[in-house]
Amino acid sequence: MNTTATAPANPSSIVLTGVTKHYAGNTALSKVSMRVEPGEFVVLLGPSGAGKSTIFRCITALTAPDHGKVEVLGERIDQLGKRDLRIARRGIGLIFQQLNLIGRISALKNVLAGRLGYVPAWRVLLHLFPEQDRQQALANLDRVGLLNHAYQRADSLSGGQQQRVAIARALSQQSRVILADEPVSSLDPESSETVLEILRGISHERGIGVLCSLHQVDLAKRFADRIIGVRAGSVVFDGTAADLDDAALERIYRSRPSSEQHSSESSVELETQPEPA
Ligand SMILES: Nc1ncnc2c1ncn2[C@@H]1O[C@H](COP(=O)(O)OP(=O)(O)OP(=O)(O)O)[C@@H](O)[C@H]1O
Repeated sequence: MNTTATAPANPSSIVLTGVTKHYAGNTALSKVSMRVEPGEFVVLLGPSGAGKSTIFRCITALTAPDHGKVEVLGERIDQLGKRDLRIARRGIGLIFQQLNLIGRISALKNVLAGRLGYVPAWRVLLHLFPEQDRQQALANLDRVGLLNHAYQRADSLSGGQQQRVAIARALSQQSRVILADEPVSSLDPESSETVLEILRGISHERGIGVLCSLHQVDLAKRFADRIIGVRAGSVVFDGTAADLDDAALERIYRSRPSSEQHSSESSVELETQPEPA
């Protein structure tokens, strides 16, 4: 009998099972279970302090859970050694709320930085990337609508354009999973829509599992394939936009023991005005 453990052929992008995390007596996550499948664009909703960033930190193994399992592409990322962790992280593209490009170099070079970890360090230092990587980087900039800006300094691009460069970089990194932590929090409505449209588009086209935290309920409803709502470290909703009714929004943004709730509270207001961050 073959007892060797092999990863499934088409594993889920992300699976958290019973993940609990405490910080000095404060419970950041309590028995969180959730999954993201390849090609699925999942939005994480929740008020400030709900645990969204802690979930991202567990998925990238920057934070170790106290209990539970974290699997990325079928691998227990919470149990990997240093070298295997470095390799696993190559497959995870990160798009953060703080723009995280190198401002003084071009958009193209920022996208090529996605090849770090695939090409030798001396090539990176000398900016000598293989021609194939350059062509791929240009194609990825084209995919996010920025081919005309390839040689422009990153810090001279608009906020929305910079987030699109970060997406192109994740594509050059050959990410099979993308974590986007409030990627549109500093953008105007039009740029926000463009960025989310691109994120959802590449997820569907390339079979990338995307987990994206947002504070805007209306954008979550418009773009997400599925929405996961967290409140005080627990998953309190997991369903489609159609399932995210006033009662679900109440659970995410106004959760309190039922004895404390007042039936007169306006639930319509919740849909457009979630608790401020
Ligand atoms: N390093 C830490 N030390 C102590 N407490 C922490 C730490 N990181 C997070 N927490 C606590 O864990 C809880 C969850 O925080 P987290 O940053 O994950 O929330 P969030 O949903 O991402 O919030 P926001 O939307 O404001 O970014 C909060 O109560 C926070 O104060």
